[in-house]
Amino acid sequence: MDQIPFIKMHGLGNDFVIIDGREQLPKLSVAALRAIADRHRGVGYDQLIVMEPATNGADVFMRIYNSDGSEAEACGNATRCVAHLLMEESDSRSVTIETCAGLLGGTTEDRQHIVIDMGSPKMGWQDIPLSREEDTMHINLTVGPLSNPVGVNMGNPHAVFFVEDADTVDLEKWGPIAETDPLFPEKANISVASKMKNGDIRLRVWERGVGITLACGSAACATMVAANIRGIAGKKATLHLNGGPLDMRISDNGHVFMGGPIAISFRGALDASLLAGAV
Ligand SMILES: N[C@H](CCC[C@H](N)C(=O)O)C(=O)O
Repeated sequence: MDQIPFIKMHGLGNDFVIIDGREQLPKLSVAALRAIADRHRGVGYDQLIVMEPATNGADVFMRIYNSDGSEAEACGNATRCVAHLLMEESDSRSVTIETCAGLLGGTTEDRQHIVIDMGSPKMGWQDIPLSREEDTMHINLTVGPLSNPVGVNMGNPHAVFFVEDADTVDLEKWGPIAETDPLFPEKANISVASKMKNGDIRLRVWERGVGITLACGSAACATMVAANIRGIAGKKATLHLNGGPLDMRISDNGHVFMGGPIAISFRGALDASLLAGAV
């Protein structure tokens, strides 16, 4: 196969190259993943998603790669985009998507605003995971001006730092240092969040394996959980990311729901040179 079709989508600017591998799985080396991710000589993406045949009754298995070529267990915004594609395909308003983190349910009223049940968070120190025992509600970690994060696993690892004003944090500097702190043996997605005057939450994210993104769905879920634990929010809140707002809710059974818009940017095909990792 010398060319592979893809769909370029985004959720609040968190952007994805989505490949339908249900008929034929693409062979993607780390070099190819990085070549495709290159925003000047490739296509450019935060995550590359491969739709694979589901193994346990779900509509699809969703494999997630970060732009550095690492594999991620969860990707909320991409799950909303894949849910949209499946709903369009089957003319339905609900889908089930399997990821390494388990089964996720997607629903919609209009197929443009997609809500995903991201499941329930794991909060044990070994679930995050951390390299030493810690109270994950108040982790003993300081990175520059950031300290005392909440650790949450939404299928993938997150550290949420609450600060006075998230927009004043030098995330380019402190994000990669926190992401790769030895406390996080699988690294971590780093969120800085602050309460807004209207009670909403401002959220900026340094994503594991990517860097600063315009939005991050699983980080929004982790931040919703952390804000509720810290008494900064109730069970519902609007989280304002650089790319726009996500509607968040924690259900009575502890599942985290995330809702927001999706968009198709364009359709294309990956050339053999990119697949060979040539950039
Ligand atoms: N953008 C994604 C998060 C990807 C997480 C990835 N950076 C990881 O390694 O966990 C989201 O919307 O949830």
